[in-house]
Amino acid sequence: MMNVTRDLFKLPLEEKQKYTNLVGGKKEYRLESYGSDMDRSEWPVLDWRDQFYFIMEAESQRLDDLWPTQPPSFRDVLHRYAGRCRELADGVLREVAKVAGLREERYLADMLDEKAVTYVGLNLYPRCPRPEKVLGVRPHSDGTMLTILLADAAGLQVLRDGEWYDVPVVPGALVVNLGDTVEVMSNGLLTSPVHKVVANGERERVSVAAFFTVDPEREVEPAPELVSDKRPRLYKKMKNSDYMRELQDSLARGGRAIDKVKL
Ligand SMILES: O=C(O)CCC(=O)C(=O)O
Ligand SMILES: [Fe+2]
Repeated sequence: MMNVTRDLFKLPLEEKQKYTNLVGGKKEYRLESYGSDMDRSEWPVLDWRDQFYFIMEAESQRLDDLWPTQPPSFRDVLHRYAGRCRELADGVLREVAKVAGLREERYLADMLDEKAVTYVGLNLYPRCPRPEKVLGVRPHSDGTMLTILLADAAGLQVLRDGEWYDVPVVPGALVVNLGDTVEVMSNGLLTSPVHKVVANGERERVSVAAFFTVDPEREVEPAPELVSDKRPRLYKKMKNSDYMRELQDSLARGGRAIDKVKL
């Protein structure tokens, strides 16, 4: 997966721009596509990365035109990677449900039904001549059930008790982040980590992020059995598609979408 992603970014710009996020060459961006950060941001500095971003699963929801056709093995490799990630997501969500004390082990895993959408982000963080001036990705948490990350270099950092910690890179290992949807459904028993990617002055970095999100029409709220007098409800209900919109706004402003649903 890492090799085809690196090869994809090495393609000539004309090839990559077939999937551009500029609509009609203008600054009206679409989310699913190839390009760099949108400069509608109120955030003063854009993210230092190039990204392909499109639907990976369910197969029936894929926009075929946005799946790169080069390098030749790309589609087949990504299709197989998607299947393996799904198995992992299912297993992790079953364990997470147990940790949260949910009676039904499949409560969270079952949220990834046929209407759930998995996006993939293929990221290139170029070597940066002034790494202290920019970030690869600004601080945020993911609006997902979980995110599965594969990266070939250090750079990811996670915030804990006000301090940033490096996430180590273990060759061939994946990093799994819980997202905001699990935080809400677990009524805050599990939290969605704030993370960022720092720019690197020495080398480029490539990463692949699989974002498992629930059906856009699904109303996300704490599991009723995790709400009690002792543990009052901490989040209000919000339709997932509305949450996704909040997320884009928060990224542009620099705040956190989850604060919008906190009671
Ligand atoms: O590239 C990475 O390691 C993480 C990227 C990320 O956090 C994101 O795209 O949401
Ligand atoms: Fe993220």
